[in-house]
Amino acid sequence: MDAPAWSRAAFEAQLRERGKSYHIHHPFNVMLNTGKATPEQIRGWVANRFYYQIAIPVKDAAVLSNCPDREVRRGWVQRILDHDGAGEDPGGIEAWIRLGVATGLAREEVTDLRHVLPAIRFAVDAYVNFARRAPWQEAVCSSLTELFAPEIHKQRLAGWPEHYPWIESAGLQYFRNRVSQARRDVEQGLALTLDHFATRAQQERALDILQFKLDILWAMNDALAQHYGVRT
Ligand SMILES: O=C(O)c1cc(C(=O)O)c2c(n1)C(=O)C(=O)c1cc(C(=O)O)[nH]c1-2
Repeated sequence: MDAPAWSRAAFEAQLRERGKSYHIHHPFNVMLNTGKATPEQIRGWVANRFYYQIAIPVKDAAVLSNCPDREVRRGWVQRILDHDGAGEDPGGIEAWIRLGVATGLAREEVTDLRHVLPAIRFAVDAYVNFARRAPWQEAVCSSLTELFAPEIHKQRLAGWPEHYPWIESAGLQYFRNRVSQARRDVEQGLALTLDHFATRAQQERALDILQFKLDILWAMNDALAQHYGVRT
């Protein structure tokens, strides 16, 4: 007989358990957040991560395009506004460009993608393509690495001003905004995932999807480490 489904709480605990392979533990990220990175390594990270930032709202538009549920779309659309901006709010992509400028990059150097490594493109494009092709509930599930994101943003906010005083504090606004935005995103994404993946086989599928996304973030850090090096 098939294994019984986990309870909601047990399923959530299994998802959270996967945080042990979050990129917060990658040597390149550990270097960044413990103050060992050179200005060049920080600029390289920011310029490459920009490719992820601009992909996120495209990914979220793919989720919307596959989702026939109006209530879900009403919640999900906020993610696009967060990154692209709306009205007076210039949005997260602009905040990321300002982070780049605060680290010493020229705006065009960030926006024209000249520093983006081939492996970063492949990894990020895999995420967008997954969201385009998968059922929308699976794409929602793949966003759940955000369960672990508030901690990594908080680490940067706690450490960077001391480690990298040459980066103007206003440049860190992206991280300040994301702490609460990620918590709200996760509330929605987690509730949808816990509702949808109900059988044990589906729950295991959800864990595989989360692992796929964790691997994308890990692979991005591998590419950065290979190109920019890791100082320990
Ligand atoms: O800086 C990070 O380490 C990090 C990680 C992640 C993530 O876990 O996917 C996101 C973000 N930041 C982020 O800023 C963000 O807006 C975001 C959206 C998503 C997503 O999958 O929809 N992940 C992330």
